[in-house]
Amino acid sequence: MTATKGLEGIVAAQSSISSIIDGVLTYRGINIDELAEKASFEEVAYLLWYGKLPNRAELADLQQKLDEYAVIPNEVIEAIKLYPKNTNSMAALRSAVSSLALYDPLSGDMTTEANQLKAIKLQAQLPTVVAAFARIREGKEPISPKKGVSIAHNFLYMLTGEEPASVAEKALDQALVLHADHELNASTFAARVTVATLSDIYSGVTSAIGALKGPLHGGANEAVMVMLEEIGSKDNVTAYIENALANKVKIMGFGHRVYKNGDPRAKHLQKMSYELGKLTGNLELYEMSTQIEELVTGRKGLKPNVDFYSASVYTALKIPRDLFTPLFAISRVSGWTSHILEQYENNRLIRPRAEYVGPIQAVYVPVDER
Ligand SMILES: CC(=O)SCCNC(=O)CCNC(=O)[C@H](O)C(C)(C)COP(=O)(O)OP(=O)(O)OC[C@H]1O[C@@H](n2cnc3c(N)ncnc32)[C@H](O)[C@@H]1OP(=O)(O)O
Ligand SMILES: O=C([O-])CC(=O)C(=O)O
Repeated sequence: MTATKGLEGIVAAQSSISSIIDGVLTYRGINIDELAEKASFEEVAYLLWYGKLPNRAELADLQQKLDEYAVIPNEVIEAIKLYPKNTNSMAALRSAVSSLALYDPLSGDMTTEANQLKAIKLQAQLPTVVAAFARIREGKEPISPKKGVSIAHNFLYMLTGEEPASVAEKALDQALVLHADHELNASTFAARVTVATLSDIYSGVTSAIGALKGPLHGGANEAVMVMLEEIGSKDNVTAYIENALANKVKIMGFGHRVYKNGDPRAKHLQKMSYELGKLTGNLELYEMSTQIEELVTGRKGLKPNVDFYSASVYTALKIPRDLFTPLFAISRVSGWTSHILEQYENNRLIRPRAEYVGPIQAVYVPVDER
């Protein structure tokens, strides 16, 4: 038995949710480029869960459920108030999502109907949790979700207490569409491994949040912003990047396990970054980003991934840096829950083998003789 480090190239599941074929990403067979331009995030979530685009009545029904479920239990709000004020935002999200299960009477119900409802519930509740956490740590009261508005609108509203400009809502909605699913990425795999033991959907999503948190995965969007802040201005880009490359420091937001010729989502985020920069009259971050791209691609042949331009997009939307990865989770929970439902439908325990490279025939030495 020989291990493949990082399971590169190993096909570990069959799935009909999203595909990456010859560098083209689809959700349920529909090209991401088309969805990014035309679909709302709610339509995309429906598409991922049910395998088809919703008609008007189905979309209205989903909206009604999202409205109903977006309110989180008061006990969870009170628990968030007890978190240390400087808690890592993804650690807070992981804990809060885990605790949502405690107050869901359906949490242990493993019927398909209950799991489908819990998927919608988690989708509805994550934005409320993230916005509540962000306000509570600033000593503010959380804002209750609105009814009849998009998830993008609701999140920005619950975060700031103000109605978002339609351009901000639209940009965030598109970013949510672009982050919704991505085949067997690390967090989705973690979710599938967890529920393949027939554990519950909350456990699967909690595992996924833990996996997304890391800077090699979802945590890279925040790390990109840290880098942009460290660089500070366009004048410093070349020296910073050349120094990082010379010292074999990874440039966050570049490279990908699957895409070697570029991530198809990055161009949409780049365009958004430019448009928002122009609108706000501040193109500095966008221009720094394109300069970094030119250098990293030129020197290393590495292309930006989904996390690279999302950093300048979210900053233009005035979202605090440490909410970038929770925002990724707000979108990706649609994909995680779709994969969890798919795993339950045709389950088998996921249990690979390890290539043993430790000592052989070692002997036990009693404690006093060591
Ligand atoms: C939503 C997402 O999860 S998208 C990914 C987000 N993560 C990041 O942006 C973090 C930065 N990128 C990386 O760390 C990697 O490219 C990953 C984790 C995304 C993919 O990792 P892997 O497929 O294991 O690629 P691996 O790390 O082996 O890289 C291959 C080579 O390219 C180099 N490389 C890969 N990414 C980068 C990078 N961002 N900066 C500099 N060099 C890089 C590696 O050092 C390695 O070089 P070597 O062969 O000389 O040792
Ligand atoms: O697929 C991956 O490995 C990471 C990624 O781009 C994502 O999860 O969106």
